[in-house]
Amino acid sequence: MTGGQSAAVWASGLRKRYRRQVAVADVSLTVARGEVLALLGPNGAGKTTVIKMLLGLVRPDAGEVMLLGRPGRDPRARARVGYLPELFRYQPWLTAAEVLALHVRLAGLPVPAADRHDCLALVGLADRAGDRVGGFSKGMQQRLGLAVALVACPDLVILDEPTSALDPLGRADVRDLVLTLKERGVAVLLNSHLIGEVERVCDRVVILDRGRVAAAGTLGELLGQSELRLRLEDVGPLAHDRLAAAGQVSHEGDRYAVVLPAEPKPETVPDLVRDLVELGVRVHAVEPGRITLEERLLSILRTGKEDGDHR
Ligand SMILES: Nc1ncnc2c1ncn2[C@@H]1O[C@H](COP(=O)(O)OP(=O)(O)OP(=O)(O)O)[C@@H](O)[C@H]1O
Repeated sequence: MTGGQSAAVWASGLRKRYRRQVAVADVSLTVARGEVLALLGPNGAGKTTVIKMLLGLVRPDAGEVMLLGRPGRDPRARARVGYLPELFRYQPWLTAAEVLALHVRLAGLPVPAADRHDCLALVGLADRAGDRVGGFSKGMQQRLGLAVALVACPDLVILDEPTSALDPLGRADVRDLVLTLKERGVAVLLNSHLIGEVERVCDRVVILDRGRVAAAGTLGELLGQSELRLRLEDVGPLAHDRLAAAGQVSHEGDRYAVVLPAEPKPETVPDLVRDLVELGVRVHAVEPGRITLEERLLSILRTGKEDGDHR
């Protein structure tokens, strides 16, 4: 077995058609153990269908899935996977604690009551454990869904739009939660339209468009070079040379931009600022700028559209 196939997720050549509608034309992807991978793409790109095929909830027309080094349909693999579906609904007559207990029982997993309570606390529902889910707001139900996905300490968590119902604080909580999972070595596959949040937590991105992988890579690979924006006064020839030594320089009046390599060394910017000050430059502002993931996503999707729709 290759290293790829023992990854958290290894999927090759996935296809799915609904009558005349091709939902997924050809998708291969890998999520390494402990990696956070984001699935991005416009509405209808096939993200949820890919996720459902990974989980065996939709039968692919073609393709192969391995989860945690086992065939995707192997119950031993599925037992180690946590899933938050895009459309979640829990039994309104049960309390939050009962919903968790039910899922643990259905999965046949021995999770003690104290651990289940810790899990509710992790998603901010500790004080609502005894309340009926029917009285929960949508955001609280989504938090409960996260608890259901996490309760059995999975090695892989698949979250389909985990913050769609959450307020800004809730979104920040989920961001922290994903980072906590990553620290614990849990692999996370995240489908979200909230690109700013994706950018903060993910290691790698796969962009789907019309059922195919339009681009994939680390943020560094996808976003390329970074840019340093400065507002400077009294820039003499020596200072200009110093800026040019850091990267390609352009300026308009007192506003300068220096194109830095994709992953600049940590000392690059402080050293530059120190040298500029020593050369008599007055430094008013220094801000790192970089093309955002959103800008990159839009440019990839627009280029794809220009290439024509061949379906
Ligand atoms: N059960 C189904 N029956 C028929 N068509 C379907 C079904 N599920 C998905 N599709 C179609 O497959 C395509 C991909 O849908 P999918 O839900 O995977 O997209 P998505 O990228 O998750 O979209 P969104 O961001 O809007 O959630 C769409 O054209 C959709 O209409």
